[in-house]
Amino acid sequence: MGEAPAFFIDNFQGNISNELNLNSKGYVTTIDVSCNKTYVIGATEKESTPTFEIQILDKSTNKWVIPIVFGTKPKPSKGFSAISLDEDRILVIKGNSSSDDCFWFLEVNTAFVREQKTRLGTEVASWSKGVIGEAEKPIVISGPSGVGKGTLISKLMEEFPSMFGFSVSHTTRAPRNNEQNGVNYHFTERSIMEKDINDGKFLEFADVHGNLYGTSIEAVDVVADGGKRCILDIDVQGARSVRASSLEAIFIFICPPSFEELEKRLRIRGTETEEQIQKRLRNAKAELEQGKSPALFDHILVNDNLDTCYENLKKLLGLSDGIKISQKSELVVHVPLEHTVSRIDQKIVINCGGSELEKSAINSFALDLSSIKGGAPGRTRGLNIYVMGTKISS
Ligand SMILES: Nc1ncnc2c1ncn2[C@@H]1O[C@H](COP(=O)(O)OP(=O)(O)OP(=O)(O)O)[C@@H](O)[C@H]1O
Ligand SMILES: Nc1nc2c(ncn2[C@@H]2O[C@H](COP(=O)(O)O)[C@@H](O)[C@H]2O)c(=O)[nH]1
Repeated sequence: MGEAPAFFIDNFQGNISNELNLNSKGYVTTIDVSCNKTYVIGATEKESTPTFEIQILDKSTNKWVIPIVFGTKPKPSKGFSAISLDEDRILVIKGNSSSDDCFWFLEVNTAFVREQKTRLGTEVASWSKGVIGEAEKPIVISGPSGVGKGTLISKLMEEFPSMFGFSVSHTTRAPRNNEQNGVNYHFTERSIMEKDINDGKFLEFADVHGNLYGTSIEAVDVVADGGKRCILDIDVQGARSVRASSLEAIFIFICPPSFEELEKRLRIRGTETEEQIQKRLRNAKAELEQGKSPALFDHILVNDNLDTCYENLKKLLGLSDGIKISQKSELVVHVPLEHTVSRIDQKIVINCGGSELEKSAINSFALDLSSIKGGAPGRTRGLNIYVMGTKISS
């Protein structure tokens, strides 16, 4: 073997194994992903903060490589097991954790990772948190400035606060008097935002009326993590980028009853200078043309009378005849520190041992990966858990 890995492999207390392992007491495990690469995953302490570290042994050159690691890292627990799912990803299961935080994917050769490897010319890996069940399709609301998108979204969020969550965009424009950082927008510097875009953190971004606006992957994920349906208020360029992305969404275009009425609303709102209003109206002409594209938008709503438009919006979201019940499962499974893992096709069987039996009457369960979606740079969704042949969440 080449040079020893830099992290605390000496702390290792269990077996190093490339099998479904049971490294429940250890801090480190190794996984052979392809015939020439071994991934070493270690839970170490860096400046007294526990962290996961990754190293790769390239068996063809016998050299250790430290990859650039993207994504939010899991918070380590001492016991974890890891299993190679295919040449693209490793599943890491944290011990002493519940199912809302115990399944993590270390992506080593997915499309996103390959793209970053090409861009950076070095080894790359990326964490993606595994989430049980699927999020409902996000709703993209687009239309010219001043048409009433924000007004309609506020009404929806007010009437259905537990159902919808707003995707808080980043922007380089200055905040208006009534706007709060982190609530209306994440107000930021262009250079910072450009770096984050370059690092693959944005689902979409666009230059809109002279400022940079964008939806971070995190902004959409945190809404879905909270069990809510995400609403995006973005311009037509952004809608086109989302349409081309892997995010499946419903696209709604809001039209004004007339161009004169649009201008009137922008002036009454009084948040822009005359010059900015003129720029927004110029851009509105092109946006109104593009909004007619059936390939881009699934629905077009005319916002003439606000109440009528809002009722129509609710109708197309299936909300006009009462509240839809959230499909979020409340059931949480606990994976103890000591557990064993085995694999049958797309199912990972996790045996929790006797101690778990006493705690929750769940001795073993299967994690079904056959419907997983998404992945780095966002969450991996669509995981299902079955207990003793009974599906308990989806
Ligand atoms: N149907 C309507 N009739 C009259 N006024 C309306 C209607 N809908 C919204 N408004 C008003 O029009 C102005 C612009 O609305 P709003 O800020 O919601 O637009 P927006 O599409 O979100 O704009 P932007 O894209 O610039 O953020 C507001 O003052 C709002 O109160
Ligand atoms: N492509 C994106 N467009 C966005 C995003 N967030 C907002 N917007 C659009 O910008 C204009 C102007 O908004 P304002 O708040 O300055 O009036 C409007 O059309 C928004 O829909 C985004 O993340 N991406």
